[in-house]
Amino acid sequence: MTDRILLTCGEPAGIGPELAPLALESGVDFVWIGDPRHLPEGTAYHEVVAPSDPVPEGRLPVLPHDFAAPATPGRPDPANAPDVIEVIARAVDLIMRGESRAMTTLPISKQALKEGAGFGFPGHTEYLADLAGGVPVAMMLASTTVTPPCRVVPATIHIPLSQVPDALTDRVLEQAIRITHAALIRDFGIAAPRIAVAGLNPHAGEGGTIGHEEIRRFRPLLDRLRAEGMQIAGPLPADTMFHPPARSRYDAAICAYHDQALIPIKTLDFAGGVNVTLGLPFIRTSPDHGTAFDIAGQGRADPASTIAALRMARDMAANRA
Ligand SMILES: NC(=O)c1ccc[n+]([C@@H]2O[C@H](COP(=O)([O-])OP(=O)(O)OC[C@H]3O[C@@H](n4cnc5c(N)ncnc54)[C@H](O)[C@@H]3O)[C@@H](O)[C@H]2O)c1
Ligand SMILES: N[C@H](C(=O)O)[C@H](O)COP(=O)(O)O
Repeated sequence: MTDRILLTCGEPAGIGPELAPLALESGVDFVWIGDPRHLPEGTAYHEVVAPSDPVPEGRLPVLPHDFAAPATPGRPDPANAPDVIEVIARAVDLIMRGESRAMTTLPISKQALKEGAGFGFPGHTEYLADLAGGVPVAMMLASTTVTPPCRVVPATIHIPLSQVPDALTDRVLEQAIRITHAALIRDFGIAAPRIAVAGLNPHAGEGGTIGHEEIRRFRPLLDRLRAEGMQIAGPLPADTMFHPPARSRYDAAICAYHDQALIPIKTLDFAGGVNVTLGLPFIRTSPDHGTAFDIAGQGRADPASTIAALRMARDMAANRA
């Protein structure tokens, strides 16, 4: 077992390869799993055989993973898609075999994996849940540089907006709330979590005049959870949940769909935002951004979110240990 965090390489045509050496400034002990050929020219790295092997100071620890092809920044090669997926599975396998406690994933291109390897999952979140045995999970985006903090959990993730009302069942909403509540206690050290739940409709349905989901579905569920003793506010109008005074009244916001959650967090803290998968039997964080193909290979990628993700994984692992 090592405290070293496993950093998966993600899409090699994205900004992942250039973020890896920059992430050394995090001060976190991590090992990058990827093909050294994809690293920026001149990267000082040291190959290891096992995650815990010693590495000379100042060098990027690399657990080599052979990829089918070199990488051209901005242009994902379908031949590399299976290897991108395999690196993620390899990291989980190393953790499940007790060689490490936590992983941080550099961005993948969902489209490239679907087209290149028939990847059957919407993203890391669902794939990691499957690798962990099909456990129920939730995707949290957590700020690290704003006060009060902004932590958001979309109850539905990578589905078309037209499917959200039907997908937002009692079970889905209750699962998101319960997983978040448990994680706030376990991994964020909040003894009595306060949760705010956004309504689906504008003005949270305006008393039923702009939709009925809040009255017919949200309120009975939230009343039941409140009766259990959970501190839950809502369903609330989403547009007044994210200014500072509103954020001071809760520890995490459960939102109805992807952009209702991710627009505020990426607006408030794009550089410091961290994606955390809640509910896994191990720790997984990732930066809050994607592959940034438009700037890949140009030396313009900001490592801040990756650094925040590595530090959060380290701190969560230490907390759990
Ligand atoms: N966790 C993940 O693996 C993850 C997260 C989000 C998106 N994606 C994937 O990434 C691909 C591109 O997605 P997108 O374009 O919607 O989002 P993106 O985050 O890749 O890029 C959005 C904009 O933000 C900029 N940007 C992103 N990260 C940056 C950084 N570190 N420094 C400086 N600028 C940065 C990009 O240049 C671009 O202009 C898609 O295939 C998507 O599925 C993956
Ligand atoms: N929805 C996240 C975002 O926009 O940042 C990201 O795509 C999550 O994807 P993963 O499930 O691959 O972490």
